[in-house]
Amino acid sequence: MANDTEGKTITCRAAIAWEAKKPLSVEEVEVGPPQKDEVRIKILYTGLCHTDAYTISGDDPEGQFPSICGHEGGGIVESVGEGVTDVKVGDHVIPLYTAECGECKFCKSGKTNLCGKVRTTQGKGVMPDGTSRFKCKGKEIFHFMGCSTFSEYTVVSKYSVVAIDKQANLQKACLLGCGITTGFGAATKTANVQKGDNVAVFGAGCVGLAVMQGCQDRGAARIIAVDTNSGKKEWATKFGATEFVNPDDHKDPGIAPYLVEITDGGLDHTFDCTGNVTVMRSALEACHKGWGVSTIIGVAAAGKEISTRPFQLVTGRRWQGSAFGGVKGRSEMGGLIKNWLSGSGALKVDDYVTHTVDSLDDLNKGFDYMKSGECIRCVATISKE
Ligand SMILES: NC(=O)C1=CN([C@@H]2O[C@H](COP(=O)(O)OP(=O)(O)OC[C@H]3O[C@@H](n4cnc5c(N)ncnc54)[C@H](OP(=O)(O)O)[C@@H]3O)[C@@H](O)[C@H]2O)C=CC1
Ligand SMILES: N[C@@H](CCC(=O)N[C@@H](CSC=O)C(=O)NCC(=O)O)C(=O)O
Ligand SMILES: [Zn+2]
Ligand SMILES: [Zn+2]
Repeated sequence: MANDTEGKTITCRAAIAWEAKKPLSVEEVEVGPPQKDEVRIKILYTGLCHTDAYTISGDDPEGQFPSICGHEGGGIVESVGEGVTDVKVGDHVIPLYTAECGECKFCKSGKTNLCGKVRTTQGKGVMPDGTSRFKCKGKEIFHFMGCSTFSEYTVVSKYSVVAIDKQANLQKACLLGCGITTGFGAATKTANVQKGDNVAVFGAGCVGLAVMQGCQDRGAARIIAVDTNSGKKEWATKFGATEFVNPDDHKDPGIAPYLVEITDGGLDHTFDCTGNVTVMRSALEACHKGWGVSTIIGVAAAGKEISTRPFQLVTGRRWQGSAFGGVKGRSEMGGLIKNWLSGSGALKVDDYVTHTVDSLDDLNKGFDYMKSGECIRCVATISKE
């Protein structure tokens, strides 16, 4: 059924990042109606991801200000523009920062989940027609990662949203919009971990834990969690790690040689889930000679570069990266939701939520939780259904 707001500008609340390094500020914003091929969503919940913090900190070369951040959301379709057929008013949806158009060179390649349709404008903080749907105090506000979930209402491209089963609790399901899908997919799709593989996961936050869950699902033999925060040992064990190593306990000769020694020559797969380029090097060098593959997931700050001796690659170790776990959001999210809801699958989405905040006004508190070292994911309530 149509909403009486259809076709009209909605005035609502959103948390705006006016400039880098400043706390978010909750303001009244105007959200324009969805244009052709666009969808307007009432956001109910959003997870807080380190990538939001990274952009707000000013470290993201693509960061635009003022903008409405947030990209790990769950909500309900309020209205759709002309040409939208895959989602309808009332559908429960997850916005997707990795779009899927199904028609572009990338989508048709069968080699990647990256889609070329809206990525250029997305990186500039605008909709595919080059304009913004957000205004505050008469000023245009930029979109973020094609999602902008720190707002009661947002507008996204029809290629950047997927409808999900209404049985899925949106307060948890929102985490499939980034962290969980990214880690689980990196293990099961990008790296395609096989039964009996030995793996090491550097960083046991939400992303790393989801990698461990994916590796466990695949029947990996040893799953070694590597984290400087020993408080993560219990979490890692719960999510499938068979061992926990604190790299600070192995400074001499270093974490990579230590892992090579205890695994008879190195790991079949390693994953960087820290965003730290020194860790990325250790993860590569902990791989087994001849075949070990290291997957970079962490996002490093502007200006940071990775390095290793080329000999590490010459002798058969491989470096690769993974965005959104290699998952095609519109065609593959349904499978992840089924895995979770079946109860018998490997995905345990509920277990990642350690902290909640009850309103947009508390998003800054949510970021404090995130940085406390005790938080796996904080989910914020953005509006009531
Ligand atoms: N490629 C993609 O598609 C995506 C990438 N990301 C990126 O993935 C990364 C991980 O995200 P998330 O899990 O949410 O982050 P978290 O900060 O929750 O997890 C990182 C973990 O690594 C630990 N850590 C920090 N430094 C080191 C170190 N030197 N060696 C080992 N462990 C260390 C942290 O400890 P402590 O508790 O002390 O901080 C923490 O436990 C981020 O960079 C994020 O931006 C996120 C989503 C998607
Ligand atoms: N804008 C940054 C890079 C940020 C980045 O790497 N984003 C990840 C997702 S992180 C989610 O929390 C990603 O999927 N990248 C692929 C993409 O197309 O953006 C920079 O410019 O460094
Ligand atoms: Zn994210
Ligand atoms: Zn595409």
